[in-house]
Amino acid sequence: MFPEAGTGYSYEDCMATADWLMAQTDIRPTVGIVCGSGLGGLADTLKDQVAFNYKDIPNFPQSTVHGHAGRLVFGTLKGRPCVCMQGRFHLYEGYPVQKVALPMRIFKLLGVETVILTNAAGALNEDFKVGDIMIIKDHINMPGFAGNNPLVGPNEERFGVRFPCMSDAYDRELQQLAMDVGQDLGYGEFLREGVYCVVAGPSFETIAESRMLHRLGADAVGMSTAFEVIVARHCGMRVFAFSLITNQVVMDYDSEEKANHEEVLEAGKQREQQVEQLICTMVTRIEHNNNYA
Ligand SMILES: O=P(O)(O)O[C@H]1O[C@H](CO)[C@@H](O)[C@H]1O
Ligand SMILES: Nc1nc2[nH]cnc2c(=O)[nH]1
Repeated sequence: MFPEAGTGYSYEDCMATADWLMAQTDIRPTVGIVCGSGLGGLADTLKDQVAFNYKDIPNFPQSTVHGHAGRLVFGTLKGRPCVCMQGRFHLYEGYPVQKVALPMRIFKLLGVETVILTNAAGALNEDFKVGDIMIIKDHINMPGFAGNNPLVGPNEERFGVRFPCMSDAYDRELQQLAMDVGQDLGYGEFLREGVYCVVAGPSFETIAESRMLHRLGADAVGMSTAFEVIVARHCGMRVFAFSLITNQVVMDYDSEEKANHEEVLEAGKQREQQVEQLICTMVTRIEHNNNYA
């Protein structure tokens, strides 16, 4: 079998990590949440917390990016057991794409049925504004076209099939639920939907690259999420994801704007409360009748 036990990627390694975590907490999460850049505050709202630093978890990568605390937090949201990644991994940190998405397999082995992923992203769609929340309906995996797909390598059948379908990657019922919850909360004015494009980073896009991505059908661009989604769907979890629009991508040679990580984190802070409320309310309304596995 490949990858072999001891490499940190094998089924046995993932099982060892999940067993280690389950031995330290009685919380058995059915919802797994990934906090994007500047959006880690959500994890702090969990009740009855049991938290682990990534450095203490066997086989877990380490967070190296400002705005990603590097803690795995178990707890409850309105009584629902959840696990929350306060910080995720990115290709540009130097991790192989399999490692970037590895926590999704740990989620699966912990009993997670629904994954909610958040990220910070730049708007390519000119109708979007900073502070908009874009429900992701589909993605374009740019690094995937060059072989950076987290399922590359011999397939581990215990997780899923060799050729998983991705035309239904983003659960449509959960997208509708997010729209309904957003309307109920009075967020209609800044709730959008669109296509997320992942690039490898860490450099932000050139103007020519941004124009190209927009023409290809992307509404927002970032450096994460799609890899996690592919692995989560491969192992049969339902997926919901959204982008917080933290900046307008520069598409005009006359513009003086310059993308930077500080504005990304600041935009996260500005929308923190609404993001938390949206997720918290969704979690209370999610039905766990997962038919995909
Ligand atoms: O996707 P998340 O982790 O939210 O972070 C986004 O923000 C960072 C750039 O400011 C990049 O890591 C990009 O992917
Ligand atoms: N690639 C990319 N990632 C981002 N994350 C937040 N904003 C951006 C952006 O403009 N481009």
